[in-house]
Amino acid sequence: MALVLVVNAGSSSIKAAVFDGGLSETLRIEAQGIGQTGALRVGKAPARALALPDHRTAFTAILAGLRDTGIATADLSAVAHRVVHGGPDLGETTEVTPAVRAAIAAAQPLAPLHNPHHLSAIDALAALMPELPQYAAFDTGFHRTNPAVARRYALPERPETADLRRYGFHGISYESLVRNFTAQTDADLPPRLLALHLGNGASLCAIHEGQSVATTMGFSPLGGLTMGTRAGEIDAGAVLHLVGDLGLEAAQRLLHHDSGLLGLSGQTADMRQLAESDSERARFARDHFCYWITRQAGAMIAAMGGIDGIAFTGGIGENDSAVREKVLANLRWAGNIPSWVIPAAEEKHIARQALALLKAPAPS
Ligand SMILES: Nc1ncnc2c1ncn2[C@@H]1O[C@H](COP(=O)(O)OP(=O)(O)O)[C@@H](O)[C@H]1O
Ligand SMILES: CC(=O)OP(=O)(O)O
Ligand SMILES: [Mg+2]
Repeated sequence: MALVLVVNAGSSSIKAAVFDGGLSETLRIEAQGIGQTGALRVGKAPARALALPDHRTAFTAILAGLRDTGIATADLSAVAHRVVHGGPDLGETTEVTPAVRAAIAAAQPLAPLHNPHHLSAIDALAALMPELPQYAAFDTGFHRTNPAVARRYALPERPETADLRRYGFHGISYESLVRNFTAQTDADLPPRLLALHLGNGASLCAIHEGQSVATTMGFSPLGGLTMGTRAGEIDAGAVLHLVGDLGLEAAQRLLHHDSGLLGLSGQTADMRQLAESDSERARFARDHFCYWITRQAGAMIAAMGGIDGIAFTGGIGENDSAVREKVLANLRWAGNIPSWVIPAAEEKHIARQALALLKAPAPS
């Protein structure tokens, strides 16, 4: 029986899951709170605290977990990775060839919290199992249906601006949410659905008749909402000012690693800890998060010409009822809108696509 290992490296987590050829999940190992309060969950056992200072340590722990649970690498037929940024040319799930690997590497500066970790997982597994096919599914693919006015920045047409466009991210999460909506909720997919993926990275997506028509992230996963450590929406003038003042590398560090909930609270990027804290700055960070969701939701609703439903997903969207209630209360002006919590199922979606490619006849 074909077994596919899926690796989903997020900015604060690595989720690994094994699926059989019928898409049943046979094992799940999750490393959470990387760089924060680390924890590892193997199978159905409760998560146990484990120091996870970086993604490398987390991935080593996951490989050890796979070995301990008796999944032999020889049992696997393929590995499939979530890849956040594939650059301008990659959107469709594809086999990781040297050219695909090079494109993921070239996009590293655009997604410094993700692409380096995808590449280290790809390289580590290639070294362990050189014969095993590896596939990449991209977070950008779902947003290719956005209209040109949404995708294009108001920049002149020049070679240096050709790839500067709004790609949008979390697409695997949104696409699987659309696909599983009725099975999970027992309701028909609302024609105009506002989807909120709220995790360590966070974005909104306007989904019209099942297709993405607008999303809050743009050229890189830095844009849009306030996030764990990312600034979200910020005037390009402020970015230029920071680069002029600090230099490119320090400015990049500040915007990707030191901002967002962490920068506002001065305490942590971890929303659960912020919810438990009684510090004024922690409260302000949560208010900022909810306020910007609300403001950007207004734009998403306008892009769809109204709203018929709201779906929450991601670590915060699924677990933080106070954030959900605040956002729903803030959007009450839009009417009495039905809302759902839908657990993110990115791994199964990636496995489905990898299995389809694995079974497809090789191009002649
Ligand atoms: N019970 C909870 N209450 C509030 N926040 C939570 C809860 N569980 C998880 N979170 C938050 O979810 C975020 C991580 O989301 P997740 O989607 O797992 O991350 P990633 O984007 O790295 O995949 C963290 O801010 C974490 O604190
Ligand atoms: C695209 C992105 O921000 O992903 P994550 O939420 O996993 O950090
Ligand atoms: Mg995530």
